Amino acid sequence: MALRETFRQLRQPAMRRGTINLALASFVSAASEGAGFVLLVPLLASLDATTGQASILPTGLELKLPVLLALFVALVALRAAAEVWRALSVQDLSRALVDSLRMTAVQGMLGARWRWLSGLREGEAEALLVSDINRCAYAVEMLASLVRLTLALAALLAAALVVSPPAALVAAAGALLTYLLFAPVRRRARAIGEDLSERHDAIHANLSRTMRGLRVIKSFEKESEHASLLDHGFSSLRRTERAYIGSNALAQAILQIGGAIVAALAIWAAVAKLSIPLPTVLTLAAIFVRALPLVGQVQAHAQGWAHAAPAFDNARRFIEASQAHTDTAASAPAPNFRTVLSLRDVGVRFAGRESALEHINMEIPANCLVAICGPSGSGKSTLADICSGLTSPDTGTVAIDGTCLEGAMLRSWRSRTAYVQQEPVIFGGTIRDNLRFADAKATDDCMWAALEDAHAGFVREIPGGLDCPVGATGRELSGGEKQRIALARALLRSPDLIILDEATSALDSASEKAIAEALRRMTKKTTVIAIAHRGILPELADQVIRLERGRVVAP
Ligand SMILES: Nc1ncnc2c1ncn2[C@@H]1O[C@H](COP(=O)(O)OP(=O)(O)OP(=O)(O)O)[C@@H](O)[C@H]1O
Repeated sequence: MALRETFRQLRQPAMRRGTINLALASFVSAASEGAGFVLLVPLLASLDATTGQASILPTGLELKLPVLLALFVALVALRAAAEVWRALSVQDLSRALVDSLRMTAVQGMLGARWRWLSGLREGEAEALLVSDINRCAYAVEMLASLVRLTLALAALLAAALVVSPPAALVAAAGALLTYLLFAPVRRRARAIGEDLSERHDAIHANLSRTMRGLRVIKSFEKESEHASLLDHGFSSLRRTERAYIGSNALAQAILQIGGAIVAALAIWAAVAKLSIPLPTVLTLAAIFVRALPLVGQVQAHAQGWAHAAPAFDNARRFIEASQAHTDTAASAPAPNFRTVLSLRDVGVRFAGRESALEHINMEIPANCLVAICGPSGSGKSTLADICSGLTSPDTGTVAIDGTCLEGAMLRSWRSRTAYVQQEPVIFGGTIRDNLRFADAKATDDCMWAALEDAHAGFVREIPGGLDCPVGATGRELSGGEKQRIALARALLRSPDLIILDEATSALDSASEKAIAEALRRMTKKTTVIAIAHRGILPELADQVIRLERGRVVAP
């Protein structure tokens, strides 16, 4: 599977040139090495003309020692140049393949439907995009080396066939037997490779969970428990890697011994049974000495490939799954939201779970402030996702002013809504960059107006104002400051519908009240759905919807 997938990737137009370069360089390198060995027989024979060795060169092509030596040097130089070309081609090809795979996975992920994205396991995408795809590069390097080594062995075998066919056949049979005997070791390496993928996934998930929970871990004084949890993951990874290295080293050791026995038998047969002249025997010995480590390397690289190849299957599975859940690409105009957003018998059920929403019937009048309340897990966020067009219901319909929202319309409706979540996302860059995320052409005046409405006047006081770097690369903002900037960003979009998912939970009551009043005023231009357990927003709301176990109940 992985081999087919790799070749499919390498056949892509962007990769074709690199693949051809690599194949040519490997061929030139192997052929020049084989030809160099063939030249050894006349070279050795010309050093000792008394051997009576028959020339292996075509009749009439008797070459003098200086010419033979010059040819020999030229072949070595050609091989060295081909090796440089090959090394660069492998690097170019593996990088190109990794970049292309990673971009396909990223595009698949960004283009996927929210329902699929929200069901991804913690750290799953990061593990794939970082470690698995890097392992794909390693797999390609292993495969390229396997091709080179196999070609080199084939060239040596061809040279041995030219020099002495019977001895070459004995050696080839020995090499084939060795390869077949090692099939179980290759299978084991593959199994260890699959295991390694799972361990990498688990470590990524644990790391990202730990990073997000650092504050809780510290305040609960659970540092050492978390350190041992991570250490457990690292040590099990270490054990798996050790098992892999161990099986590799063992295979190498056995191969070295087996190869030496095969070579000794072939030379013994050449001398004792076939009475082959000395220059030929010496050339055969040189070929075997060169071939012996190559056989070991073929085995090691085949194991390396088997160990890394499962990453290709992981990448393919992820890409196929994301593409199977592609969001609608087209965008058909959604109706204008002038009167009412209505939900009729809406139901949502996540795979393997109880219904998140059931038989939801409700109407959200335009230019109103609507609060959605309910206990945790009652379906509030799912309902917000349905209203914002982020996901579509499994049953029932969502309509704007009587027109059902479906298919390509969902996308354009989504672009007319703004969503502010409880844990706001602040991107790297400046505050201005974060605000322009909503509207690339927003003027400073518009940004300040949105910041004022979001009660984020504090931006005027911080050094640099709108140009203050924030997020991962700049000033660390408090939870409440982030919420206010995220709210200003949503307001800048001038949406038809704003959804606040506990978006004021980190604010003090004075700020929350000011924002609630600003939102109330904004209902002249827009509609606001606020998910809020308590606080001023439900008090100021025109309508309160209460959910329990995925159903609307009396407030
Ligand atoms: N992507 C998902 N995959 C599987 N189940 C999900 C997914 N998203 C939500 N659920 C489940 O659907 C139910 C409703 O979840 P939802 O997040 O809508 O509740 P909520 O009322 O917003 O909860 P909270 O107040 O805790 O945020 C829960 O049982 C939740 O576990």
